[in-house]
Amino acid sequence: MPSTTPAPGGGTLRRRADRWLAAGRLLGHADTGLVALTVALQLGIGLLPVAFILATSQLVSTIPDAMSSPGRHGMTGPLGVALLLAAAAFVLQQLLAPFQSVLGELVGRQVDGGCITRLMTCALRDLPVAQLERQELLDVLSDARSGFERVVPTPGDAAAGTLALLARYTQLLGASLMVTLVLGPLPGLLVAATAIVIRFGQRGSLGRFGTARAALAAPRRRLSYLRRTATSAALAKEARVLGLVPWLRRRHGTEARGYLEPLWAVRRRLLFRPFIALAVLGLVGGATALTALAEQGAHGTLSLLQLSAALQAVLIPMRFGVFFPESDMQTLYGLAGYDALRRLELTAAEHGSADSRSSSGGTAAEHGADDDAIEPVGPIRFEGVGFRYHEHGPAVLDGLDLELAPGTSTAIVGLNGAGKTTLVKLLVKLHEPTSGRIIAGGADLAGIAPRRWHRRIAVIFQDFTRFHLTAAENIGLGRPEFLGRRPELRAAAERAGALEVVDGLPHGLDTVLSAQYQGGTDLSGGQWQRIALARALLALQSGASLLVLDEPTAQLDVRAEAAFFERFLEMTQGVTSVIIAHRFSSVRRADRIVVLADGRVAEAGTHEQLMARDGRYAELFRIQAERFTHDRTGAEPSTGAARPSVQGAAR
Ligand SMILES: Nc1ncnc2c1ncn2[C@@H]1O[C@H](COP(=O)(O)OP(=O)(O)OP(=O)(O)O)[C@@H](O)[C@H]1O
Repeated sequence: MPSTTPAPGGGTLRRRADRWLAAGRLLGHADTGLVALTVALQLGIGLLPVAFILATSQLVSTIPDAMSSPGRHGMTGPLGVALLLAAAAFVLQQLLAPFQSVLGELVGRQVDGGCITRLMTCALRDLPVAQLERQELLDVLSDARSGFERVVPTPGDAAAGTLALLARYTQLLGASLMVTLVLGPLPGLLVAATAIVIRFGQRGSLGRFGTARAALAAPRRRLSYLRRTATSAALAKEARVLGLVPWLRRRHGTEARGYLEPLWAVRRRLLFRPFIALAVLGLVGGATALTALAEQGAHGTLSLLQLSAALQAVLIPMRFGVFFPESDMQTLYGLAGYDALRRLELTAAEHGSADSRSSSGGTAAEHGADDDAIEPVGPIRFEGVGFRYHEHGPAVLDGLDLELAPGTSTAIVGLNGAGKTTLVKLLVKLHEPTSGRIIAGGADLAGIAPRRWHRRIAVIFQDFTRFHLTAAENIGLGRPEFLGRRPELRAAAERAGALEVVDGLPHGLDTVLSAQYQGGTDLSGGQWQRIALARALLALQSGASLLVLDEPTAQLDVRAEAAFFERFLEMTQGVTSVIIAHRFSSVRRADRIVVLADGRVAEAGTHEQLMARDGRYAELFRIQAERFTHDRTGAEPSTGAARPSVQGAAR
């Protein structure tokens, strides 16, 4: 995918202009008054060294006069005035310097805040899930995310660093003017050109280095994954038991070499040799200007003031050969995060849903504004639905026909990999069918805006999010509008069988569900599942009418699972529900059981009908039942005990 924002510090004029434009766009996230103040400050900081040179040169030029007639030149004379001006310029520079970094930081934080909001909106709303499953885009997302972690410079730092360049260029302009006034336009032009060529050359190399670094996103992501995993508490248990440390150390070495060796090679090629050439160029330009100065000085055509001013002024452009600490790293690496953000936003705009386009147009009614009444889902029909994750990948669903009648419960069963979760992803509109269509309430689901559809659904995914937030928030996020309504939260917890869990927590609903925080506590897998169920039930309480549960009981023990389904069927009366389950016995009371195989519905009916049919369902059901009986007599029944036997039997 082509990069939208140029790699930071690109070598050509266009790329350079684009970089300034990108910084300008970023500054749109900061307060206008603050940006104006920062610009004024940078201009001031740029002009003060020039004023200092002029004042010190004036000072130097009055010295011979003062020495020839001592006593005549008090502090009120030209010497005193020059000294005062030089001191004022110097002190002002010192006073303003801290404000440069403070204002820069403020601008940077505001810019980053705006960009992070954009990144969240893009990643969590606008980008289709299918795009987020592409390796290339995951790299970009990882770059965008780490671009804001403030470990490396952020886009905000890049914007502030660009403003800081104003001070440098103001200085250069002042110095070149001074050389022009003293030595003439040619030397003035020469020092300005030398400074700009050195600067462009150096930034060009840095920019190409930035591009080369960006191209190493995949090995960088592997390395940072390994570092994160190898230092995370989550791995601590398994790493000890399995003795993983030596392997991790070797693997880390391999991954680090895979990333760093090409990076170092690029660094040597792009940074070392060009820097030597540019340093020589700077030396030649400076030496030429100094020679012109010496010649004119020798001919006696320059006053002491001119000589002093020009001498100091020549040195300023020569400093353009050094790294600018206040802007170079910031603009080099900071814009990489912005580049990644722009790529994500463009992908979202290209492949995105009506929701993402709603940010640029469309009415609230079209997109289902959050305060609209939530419509019932109505009957849902899968008509010849086919789906592939990748264009040339296998068909996971292939001509699937299925009807979900309003107010009924449907259990989806099938072997691992049969496509149950995929069916759910299509139903909740995280993916679009590759062929066929899904009709909901008489309308094609493809034409319904995702946000409008999602508000009608309560869902628990297999890998639901365990937020490191309070129990109240973990439940309340099922419907963010209900976050503060504790009676509703408790009611949802009660219906999900999670009230006991909540009341057993040290601070009840206010306990953070993570031991990584003070006063926080971890929950077991089964307890987490109840909290997630409460989250889904809260959505039901507030108007959703389709409940989708992907393996809601995988981590509950057999007794808890049986109790869960008893309660579940009672509380979801009148609700259209879809449950994926591995233990067949637990869903036998569902209104309809659907067996998925070979990408389509192999059998469907009530438990009794399917048993009477004596087909695949009956076979798998009996195997599980036998295994369960065996477990009960031979040992304690274990969670998911039935699953391996089903797979074993079927393969
Ligand atoms: N994001 C993805 N990209 C590519 N293939 C995928 C993706 N997700 C699932 N698949 C493939 O699609 C097939 C169906 O997967 P799915 O998760 O829908 O099955 P399932 O019936 O829910 O399985 P399980 O019982 O193990 O949860 C599998 O072959 C799986 O490898």
